[in-house]
Amino acid sequence: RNKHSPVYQWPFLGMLPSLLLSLYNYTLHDFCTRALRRTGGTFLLKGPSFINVDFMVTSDPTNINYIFNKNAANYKKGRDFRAIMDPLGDGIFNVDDDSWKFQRKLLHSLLNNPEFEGHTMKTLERKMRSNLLPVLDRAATKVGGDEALDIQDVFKRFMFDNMCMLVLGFDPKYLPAGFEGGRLPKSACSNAFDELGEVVIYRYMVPICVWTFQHRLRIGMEWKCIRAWSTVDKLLYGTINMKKQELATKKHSVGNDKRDLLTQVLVMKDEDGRGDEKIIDKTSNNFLRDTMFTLVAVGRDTITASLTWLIWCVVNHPIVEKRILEELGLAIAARPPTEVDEEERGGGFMNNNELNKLVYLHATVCETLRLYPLVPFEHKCVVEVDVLPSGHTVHKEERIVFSIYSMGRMENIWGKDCMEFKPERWISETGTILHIPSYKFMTFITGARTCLGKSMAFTQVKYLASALLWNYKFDLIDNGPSVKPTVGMVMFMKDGLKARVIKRNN
Ligand code: HEM
Repeated sequence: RNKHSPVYQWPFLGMLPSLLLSLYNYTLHDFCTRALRRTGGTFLLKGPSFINVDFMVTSDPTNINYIFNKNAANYKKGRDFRAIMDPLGDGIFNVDDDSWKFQRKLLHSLLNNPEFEGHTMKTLERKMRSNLLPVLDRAATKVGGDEALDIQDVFKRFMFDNMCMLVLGFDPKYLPAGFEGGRLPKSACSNAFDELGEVVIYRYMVPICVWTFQHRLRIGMEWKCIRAWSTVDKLLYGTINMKKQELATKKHSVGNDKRDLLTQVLVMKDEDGRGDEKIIDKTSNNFLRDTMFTLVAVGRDTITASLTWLIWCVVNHPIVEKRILEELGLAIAARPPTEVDEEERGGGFMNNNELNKLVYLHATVCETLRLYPLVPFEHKCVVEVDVLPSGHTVHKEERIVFSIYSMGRMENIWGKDCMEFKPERWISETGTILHIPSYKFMTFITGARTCLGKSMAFTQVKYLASALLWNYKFDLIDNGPSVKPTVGMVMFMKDGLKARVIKRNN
């Protein structure tokens, strides 16, 4: 062991055995956190000496501010990243420069359009009343231990349906409305989204020559990738072609039920005429496939995972749960009786105005995302040799990995109580939400590539959490060390979150 190294280094193999062991045990995030604490926030992870897979790992906010904000032009996603993330095609996550600028502008105008925001909330409410709550109600009527529900799985199904409706304009009904118990139906499509996420992490860990060889031979993880990819393509290209035919044959207008993003993009071409197609043809099947896939996957996974971690954190901190319920109770009591019917009053369904006033719930979402940032790693590739503020030299084409998970557990950022779940740390003395610079609270990234769905995510998570916590109590099962984060693009709970559901009598 090299005494200056944070991790065991083996002859020839470098740190690879420790890395693989932590992957196998689902302890990769804690392994990184320990190593980063030991080294003051930055270290070089050395792979086998015969292949070039070394990368710098950092959680140091001064390095992060420098790389993402001050000298961002020198740090890009890079060629290898594009290859690893191939299933996402040329979607916004995979590209730099002009293509990224074009897509960012387009998605910004789509996602932050007030009409689309209103449509998002209506769709969410409708699906929640018709599908999510009936499934939970049914589980709640079963007394005894047998009817434990994997609520992460239920949320994932719900969000898959919801994102397909918002993005593609149809409901795959993965969470069926009239569910009468037993096993929930399988969905090859939703599973394919999961499998592609696993493939990406596998590719990140093994040398590019190994996985490209496996891909050519169609074996192992790469065979899984090929099958999942083809399932996703069938769904997406099929929907795109159908939508185009529909638009060509009918006189189409963007009415109430046609606010899905796919239709919006197809209709937009005729309206704007700004010649943006010179950079990318917005209506080409490939562009639409890559963009729609990115949005469905991101929306489904991030909202599912935030809601699952939030419920877990809240249920394990009864004082936090009590304060959230008090805040919701006050918001409901403050409604003028004439404005809402009885069902609505008791239902915990908050409107936008009410959601904006739920400071404690907002702080709880922030605190959950600090300790469980759903995108636990971020990546950049160095363009030209540079020296980071921490004094480390980075070389051309070297990879830098940012452990966002570890950042939430650093005393130098959050203080001595960094491991405690304390929503109060987000609230100022005057009762407002404190502003923490994004290069310290990196859950939504900092700089020009900041998440475009941040405001949508906060609204949706607060909306769902308030209705769920107000209406149900979740009695968690196997709530101990078995709760482990997955190692993937998005951090889920490895074995789901099993709970008995109990209806509250508010
Ligand atoms: C709590 C929920 C969410 C979290 C924690 C989150 C986090 C992130 C992160 C870390 C990135 C940077 C990824 C990278 O560059 O590699 C990102 C980018 C992005 N996010 Fe989110 N996200 C969330 C929800 C959403 C939602 C609901 C949408 C929309 C459906 C969305 C749309 C995007 C887009 C389009 C980008 C690309 C921005 C760019 O490259 O310019 N996100 N998000």
